[in-house]
Amino acid sequence: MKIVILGVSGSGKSLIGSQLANRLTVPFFDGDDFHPPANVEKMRQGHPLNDEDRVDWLLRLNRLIKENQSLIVACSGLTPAYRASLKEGNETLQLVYLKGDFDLIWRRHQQRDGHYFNGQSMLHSQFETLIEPTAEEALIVSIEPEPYTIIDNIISMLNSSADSGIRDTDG
Ligand SMILES: Nc1ncnc2c1ncn2[C@@H]1O[C@H](COP(=O)(O)OP(=O)(O)OP(=O)(O)O)[C@@H](O)[C@H]1O
Ligand SMILES: O=C(O)[C@H](O)[C@@H](O)[C@H](O)[C@H](O)CO
Repeated sequence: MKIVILGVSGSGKSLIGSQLANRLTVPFFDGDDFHPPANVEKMRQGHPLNDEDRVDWLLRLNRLIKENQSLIVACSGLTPAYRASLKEGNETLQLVYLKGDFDLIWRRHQQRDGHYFNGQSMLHSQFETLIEPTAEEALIVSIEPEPYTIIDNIISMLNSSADSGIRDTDG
């Protein structure tokens, strides 16, 4: 089982992705850890990434997905082209999109400490770049509930989608 958790910065990819990985007992990788240092520095200074900045990063994540038999990866995957880069050669990849509005996500950003993602204008840029996946492309999950409920919702959606091969270790 290979899953990418998609969504803008602050939508909960790291939190939900890591907890889902625990429930399903598969390795979790946070896409944030695969950025080249220049990207991290750019975001730290409050500048959004552009297409060029994201190319090598997406390639690294594509390779990571190829190299692992089972995994969950957190990656913003904001556009169809970015998602195609992740999927290239990874036909069985399941995408899960964490859907929420600007106000909710900005509130969560403000409650989060010590992250390099810097400022409201960067979050605006994420929403400007975002072209949401369709229901054919990804499982679409609301981020309004508490994390445990979101994870339950994802697991039941995965169970209903054909031959996902998932095994929940928590009941
Ligand atoms: N369902 C939720 N309910 C309440 N708080 C949440 C929920 N999901 C995430 N959070 C909190 O919102 C903040 C953002 O979540 P998280 O860091 O997982 O987002 P992210 O998409 O990984 O962000 P980034 O892409 O910037 O790394 C964190 O403080 C997290 O604990
Ligand atoms: O495509 C992007 O712009 C990036 O993925 C950002 O979203 C950051 O990596 C991260 O999520 C910030 O914390």
